[in-house]
Amino acid sequence: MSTLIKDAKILVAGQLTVKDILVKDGKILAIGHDLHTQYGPADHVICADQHFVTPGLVDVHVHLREPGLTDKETIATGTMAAAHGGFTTIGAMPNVEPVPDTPEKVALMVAQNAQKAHVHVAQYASITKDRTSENLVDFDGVKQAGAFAVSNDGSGVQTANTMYQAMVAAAKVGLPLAAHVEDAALKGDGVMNAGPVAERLGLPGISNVSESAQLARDVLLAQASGVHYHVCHVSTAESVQIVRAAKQAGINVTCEVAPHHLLLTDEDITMDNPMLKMNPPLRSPKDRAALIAGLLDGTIDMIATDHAPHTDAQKSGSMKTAAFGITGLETAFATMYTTFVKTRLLTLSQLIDLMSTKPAQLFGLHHAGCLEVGEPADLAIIDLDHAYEIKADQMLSKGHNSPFIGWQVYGQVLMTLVDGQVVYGKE
Ligand SMILES: NC(=O)N[C@@H](CC(=O)O)C(=O)O
Ligand SMILES: [Zn+2]
Ligand SMILES: [Zn+2]
Repeated sequence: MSTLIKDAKILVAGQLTVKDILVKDGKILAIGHDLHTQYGPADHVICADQHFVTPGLVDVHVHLREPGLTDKETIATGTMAAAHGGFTTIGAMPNVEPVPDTPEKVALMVAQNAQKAHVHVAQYASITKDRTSENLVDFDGVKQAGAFAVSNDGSGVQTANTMYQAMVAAAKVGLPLAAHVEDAALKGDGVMNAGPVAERLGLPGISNVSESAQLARDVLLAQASGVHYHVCHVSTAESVQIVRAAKQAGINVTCEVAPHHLLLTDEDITMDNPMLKMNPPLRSPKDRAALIAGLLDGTIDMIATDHAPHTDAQKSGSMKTAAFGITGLETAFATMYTTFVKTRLLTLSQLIDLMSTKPAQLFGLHHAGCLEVGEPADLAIIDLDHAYEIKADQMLSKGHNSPFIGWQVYGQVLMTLVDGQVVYGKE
């Protein structure tokens, strides 16, 4: 089976050029012009109409909610949402029920992902049994069972000794350790960023140090252990500064930032609104500026959505009781493209590096994040020219908990292919 994607605008050495892409048996066979003269006619033709064709986007931070929490999302709906957002590879976080904390449970999830997912899913195992702060998981075993990294996302590892032992063990088997850094006691019962806005609204605050103090601890432990230490969803100016200093010191640290922390601040919270509740919370404009600076100087390695779907009931009422988290897969590219590339803060090539190439490379997701001859035909066709409105009824995720509903943006995904098969196509 062969498919010709005609008139695809692709990035070649940072420049957009129009070429044809020939796909055969799921892989890219050739990129160029007049490919039929050499390869004959293709079985199918997709006309890209000079729209942008990107290597499939890669998101290392997604909550699929299956098993156990399928009222929020399933492998099927979460990966359809991924395809709708132009993502062809995602990392699935382990805060599900049961937690993948044994080789057997990881193997089961890997098998379920392969059976039900519409895009490639890389599976996280947890760091500790049941994501508590003690009893390490068998890292060698979960790696053999197919885990690509370990994380306790949703909670911080509260004890330094457990974190240090985990890092030593993860380093030994070559698994990246992705940390949700949060001191539970410092966070307390906070629901939004601590500061003047929280005070005005009478809502309990979450201080910057609840994130950065544990991060500072972890960087020293990472240095001592030699692990590949990855920081999830950095949100504060202090975190950016700690990661910057760690990199300068040669410590093997990478980090991600979520689109919402680059696009919004606590000043966007004008009333008690659960749609703007997530962990870590929207921070101050000063923190946002530091995140953008970190993105531009390379301190921040990648963008990851932290797609966290919840039911409508779980996201209604007061921020005091609603669940933490917002969806992100279906809005990430367009919101980032509109706010950062249209305004020339980032080039398109830099955005694709941050949303595809670098996460794939840094997490060893081979064959993801590239559009090259011989590699799988994982790609998305994206309209960069026409504005559209983000609408709840167009989301394929079960979760509709997005603060970006109603935004006018550019960068609509028209079609997504995984292994040469169309997994999403706009009507
Ligand atoms: N980010 C969130 O606010 N929530 C995430 C957990 C997490 O990423 O820490 C969730 O699983 O809902
Ligand atoms: Zn987290
Ligand atoms: Zn998360």
